[in-house]
Amino acid sequence: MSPSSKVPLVIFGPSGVGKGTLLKRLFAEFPDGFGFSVSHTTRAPRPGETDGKEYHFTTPEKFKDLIQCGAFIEHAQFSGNFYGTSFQTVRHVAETGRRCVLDIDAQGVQQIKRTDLNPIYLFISPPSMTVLRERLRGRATDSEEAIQKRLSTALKEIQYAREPNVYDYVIVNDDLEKAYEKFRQVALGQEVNQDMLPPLDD
Ligand SMILES: Nc1ncnc2c1ncn2[C@@H]1O[C@H](COP(=O)(O)OP(=O)(O)OP(=O)(O)O)[C@@H](O)[C@H]1O
Repeated sequence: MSPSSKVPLVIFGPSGVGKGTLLKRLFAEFPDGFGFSVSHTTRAPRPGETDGKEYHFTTPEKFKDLIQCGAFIEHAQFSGNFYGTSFQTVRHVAETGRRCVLDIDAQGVQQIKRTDLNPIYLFISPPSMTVLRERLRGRATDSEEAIQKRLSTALKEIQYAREPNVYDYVIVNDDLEKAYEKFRQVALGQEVNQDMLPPLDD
């Protein structure tokens, strides 16, 4: 990995687009190359999730205390739950010599842009809204009501990505193998033929 690729990497994109899937593969392939910035959340753990691994699961009261202390680089409310990235988790990853990867939403991206973190921003786009809906339903982790909430938030994420100078790279997660190959190149700081943002008006 080139030294410049140690700059933190922020990945963002609508819920269900496949960020978790791509990250899981990257960490499996390079267990010592990358470190995930484990966010805090007030949402309930999904089956198979472990505290401190996917998230630091916390209560709304504790989360508010952490906001008060200025512990977060960014934090946001999403689908009725709080999510946040603490300065401490990013520092912790940097100390291990790994490239820090942050998986956050558009509100978080806006907040990070106001700090001196200066990461690389990578937007993961669905090929179409129809595919995004299918993936959210196919994952079967949410109620229909929660899926509708995620979809309306997804539209806001996509609108934000369309604003000028928001991302450095965009990858369309259509074919997983192809998307992963590009994702891997961006993560390793290599040259990549990046995708065009699809119309996403369906
Ligand atoms: N390229 C792909 N083709 C088909 N299915 C995919 C692809 N990428 C991911 N999926 C599937 O889409 C669903 C959503 O993916 P995933 O949970 O990784 O999304 P996410 O962006 O991490 O969502 P969230 O932000 O809500 O955690 C999963 O069931 C996953 O297996």
